[in-house]
Amino acid sequence: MIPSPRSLAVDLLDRIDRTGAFAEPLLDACLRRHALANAADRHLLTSLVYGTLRMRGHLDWIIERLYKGKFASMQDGIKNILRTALYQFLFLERIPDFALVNEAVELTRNRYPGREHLVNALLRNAVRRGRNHDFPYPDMGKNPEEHISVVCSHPLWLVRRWSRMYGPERTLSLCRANNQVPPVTLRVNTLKSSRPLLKALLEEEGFSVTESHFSPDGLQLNGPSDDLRSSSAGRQGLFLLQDEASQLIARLVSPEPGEEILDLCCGVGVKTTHLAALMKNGGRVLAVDLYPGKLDALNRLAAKMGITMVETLQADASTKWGELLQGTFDRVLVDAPCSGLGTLRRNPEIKWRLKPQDPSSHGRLQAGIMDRAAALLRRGGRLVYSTCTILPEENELLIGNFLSRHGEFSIRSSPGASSEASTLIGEDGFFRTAPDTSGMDGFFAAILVKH
Ligand SMILES: C[S@@+](CC[C@H](N)C(=O)[O-])C[C@H]1O[C@@H](n2cnc3c(N)ncnc32)[C@H](O)[C@@H]1O
Repeated sequence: MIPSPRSLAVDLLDRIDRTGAFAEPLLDACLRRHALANAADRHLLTSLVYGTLRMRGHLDWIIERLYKGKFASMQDGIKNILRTALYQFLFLERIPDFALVNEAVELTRNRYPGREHLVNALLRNAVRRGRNHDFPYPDMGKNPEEHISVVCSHPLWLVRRWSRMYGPERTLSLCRANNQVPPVTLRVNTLKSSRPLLKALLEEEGFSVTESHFSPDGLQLNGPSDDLRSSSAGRQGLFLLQDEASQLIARLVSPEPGEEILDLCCGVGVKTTHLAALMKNGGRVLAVDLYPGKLDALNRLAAKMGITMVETLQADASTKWGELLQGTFDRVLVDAPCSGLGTLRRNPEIKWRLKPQDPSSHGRLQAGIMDRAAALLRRGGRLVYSTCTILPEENELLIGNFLSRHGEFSIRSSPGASSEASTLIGEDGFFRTAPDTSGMDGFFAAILVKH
């Protein structure tokens, strides 16, 4: 028997909590493994998993008020049953109240026999109070940070940090935007197709797409993304799914065909393959990452996209590797490991995992990688540092400290003639995007030149 979307959602949320895995690959694998009856069930599963993760802090705040015991000591699996049921009740239209209570009670009876009475009583109490329950939220005027944390479901420490940087109004709009479903954006593989050609091909296959505003390589999907990857264009490697802000980073590097490029922290090669396409597959990109499994995935992706000029190397980029390569690269991209706070729309689990001290510990690793990048770049070459996070210790402060260690570098504020991203570069010379200001993931980049 095929499990229901609700029980699959609880299984996935339990695994995400237990293993620290990301929701996206687990959900993808689950959708492939279980032939859910119809598209509506697949969408329900997706919105239950992401919606519950996004609104988890808000849901827990309500459950704590409905529960007489100590919520922190409740079994994690029961918490996830309650969270998904309450999420459906508060935010989804389609499921009748009695059905969601009954299914949560049945799930609990099977998994935690004896605890079903608690789940039944708590959810019935929630339904009785209605969607506009009478629990008073912290007041936005008197306690703006607590208000934003509860209503917009973000950890209080993070709201406090953003509020110190941006003030409460901007923090509210950023946290609201983080809870939106992000657009599905793809980057055309210009080695095999072009934006107009791919657009026409996808439309022939029944997809509706529009050209993205900032990225000249991007198309945004209007409507569901089911079957996009298995479409004929997807199978032929004519595109890659990539947020629009992420598509702008390789353009900031602005590589020329024939150059020697170093892609430090290449991961599975989302930006490496873009660099290669911008270079028309001519020259060399050396792609470095700590994890061999990611390099294997990169090699598979490059082959699918028709790229032959990428070499991969496994190394810890923060150590003194590559002595013979010092001063040789024309351009270096450091797409640094970071806290990922700019991607909360796509990875809402991050906000519940991250600890207040984590961003500074990333900062130490990022600084080590930048020092190595500085040594490997040739004089006159360009170093681009990028992250997908929105905290100064991983961004502006990190670059400030780098510049005070490396007097041979300066900030280049204009991205170069080929880039469409100039409107996103501030007076301080830094590139920034955010979900609330530009509708894209939150990225930061600094373009530096070595004298
Ligand atoms: C933001 S991700 C890069 C994403 C990638 N550039 C892309 O566009 O697909 C950061 C990468 O840094 C890698 N990494 C973390 N620590 C590293 C280290 N010490 N040396 C090299 N790579 C490292 C991680 O494995 C991860 O793939």
